[in-house]
Amino acid sequence: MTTPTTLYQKLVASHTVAVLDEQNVLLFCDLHLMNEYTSPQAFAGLHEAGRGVPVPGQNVAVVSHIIPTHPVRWRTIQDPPSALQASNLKANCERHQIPLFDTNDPLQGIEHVIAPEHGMVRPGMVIICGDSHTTTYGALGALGFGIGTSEVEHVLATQTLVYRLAKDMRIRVDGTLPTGTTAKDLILWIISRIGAQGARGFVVEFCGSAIEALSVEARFTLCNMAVEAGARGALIAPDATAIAYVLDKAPDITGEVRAQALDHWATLHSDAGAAFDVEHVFDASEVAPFVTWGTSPDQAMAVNATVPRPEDIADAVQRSSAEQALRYTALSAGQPLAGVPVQHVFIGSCTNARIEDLREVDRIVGSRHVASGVRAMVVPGSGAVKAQAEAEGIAARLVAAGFEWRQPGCSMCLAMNDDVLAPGQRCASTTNRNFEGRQGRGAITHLMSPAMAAAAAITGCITDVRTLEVTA
Ligand SMILES: CC(C)[C@H](C(=O)O)[C@@H](O)C(=O)O
Ligand code: SF4
Repeated sequence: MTTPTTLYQKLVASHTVAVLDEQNVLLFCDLHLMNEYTSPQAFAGLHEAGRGVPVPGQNVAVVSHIIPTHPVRWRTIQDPPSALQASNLKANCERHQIPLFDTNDPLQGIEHVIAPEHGMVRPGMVIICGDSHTTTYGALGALGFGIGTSEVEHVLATQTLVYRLAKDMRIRVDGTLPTGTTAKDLILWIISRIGAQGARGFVVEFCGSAIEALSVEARFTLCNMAVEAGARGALIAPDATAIAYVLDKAPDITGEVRAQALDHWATLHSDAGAAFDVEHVFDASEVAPFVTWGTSPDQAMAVNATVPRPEDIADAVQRSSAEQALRYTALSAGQPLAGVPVQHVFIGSCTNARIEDLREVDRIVGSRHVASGVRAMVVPGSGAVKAQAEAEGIAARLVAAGFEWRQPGCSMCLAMNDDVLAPGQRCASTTNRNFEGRQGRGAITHLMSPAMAAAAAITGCITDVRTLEVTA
C-alpha cells in the first residue's frame, strides 16, 4: 500500500526535476508571473550572464504596482523611476517574447486578478511570481508562492527553481459563515487566532464545509491572505466549483485534453490518513465582521468588540507591539472600534477587487450616498473587472453615490503610485496589509471586507454592516 500523501506533497512530487538534498528540490514552474517592480534586476542579471529565456510562453508580465489609476483614457506614468520600470519591463518582454499586460492594455490590472480570469491558473500547477500574494492561486488547487529577484532570474533562465520544502498544515473550517460575514472576515479571524507568524514555514490546506461553500472569488481572498499568517502557500483541493470556474475561463481545454485534465484534477486532494504537521479546526459560526485595530494583520477584532488593553496581553513582545500599534493608530485601549471616524475608504487590491466584491459594495450602498467629508475610491482589480462592473451598472451607481471610479492597479494598497494618503488620515480598506505607512506615511489602515468598507463609506465611520438596512 502506498503511503497517503497530502495535496501539497503531490504537487511538489509532480514538479520535482531533481532532489537536491533532504530539504531542497529543483522544482519545475508551469507559470511565472512578473511585475515591473521585482523583475528589472533579474533581467539585468540574465543579460549580464548572456542567458536567454527558453520558454517565454510560460512567463507573463504585468504592470501593476506603480501605475496611476486616474480615470483618463491614456495613462502616462509621471514619476521618472516608475516610468523607467514600466519601459524596462516592456523592452525586456519584447526582447524575450514574453507576453505583457502593459500600462494601457484594456485588460491590465493587478497580476493576481488577471492571471485566473484569463484561464492561466489551473489545478495542479506550480505558479511563482516575485510577489508574496502569489498564494492566491491555491484557491484553484495550484501551488503558488512568492520568490525573490535572484530567483526570478533563475526561473527566467531555466523555468525551474531551487525550492526549500515546506511543512504541511491543515486548517479545517466547518459550519456556516453568519450573515454579514465573508471570506475576508474569516481569514482576518483565522490570522488573529493563529498569529501573523502562525503558519510560517507551512503550506496551509484549507478544508471543511465552510470552505467548500465559498465561491472561487471568496477562496482567492482566503488564499491571498494566508501569506499574512506567514504561510508559504495555501491550497484548497479543486472541487466542482473550482473546476467549473477553470473550464469557463479556459475554453481551450476541450476534447481529449479535457478528459485527461478532469482525470488528473480528480487526484488533487490529500489522501485519507495523510499526515499533517499541524492541524487547526475552527467553527465558521463564530466569525463576526472583523476589522484590524493595529499595524499587523493579526491585530484584528470583531467590529462590535472593544480595542484590546495591552496590559491584558500576557506575552511581553505582543504587549509591546500592541502598545506601539495603538500609538500609531491613535486608538485607546478599551474603546469601541465602531464609530471611529474615517476620512478615506479604499476598495481595491488583489484581496478584494473582483466583480463579486464590487457587487457586494453596490448591494450595501444601495441608494445611499458616501458620507460628507469622506473620500471613497474604488479601484477595480483588472480591466475585465472594470468593464464587467460598468456593464452591470455598478460603476454608474457607485459614482452617483459619491465614489471615485478609477482605473485598475495596486493603487492605495501600497501607495507606490500617486494614490497616497496624507499623515493621520484613517482609511477603511479592503486590502491585506495594515503596516505602518503602507498607504502613506502616518496614514492609518483598517483592514475589512468590501461590505464593511461600503458601510464605512456611507456612515463616515467604522460600522458593523449588520446594523445597516440593505436598501437595494
Ligand atoms: C511589491 C511586492 C514585492 C509586494 C509583495 O511581495 O507582496 C507587494 O505586492 C505587496 O503587496 O507588498
Ligand atoms: S494589490 Fe496590493 S497586495 Fe496585491 S500585489 Fe498589489 S500591492 Fe501587492
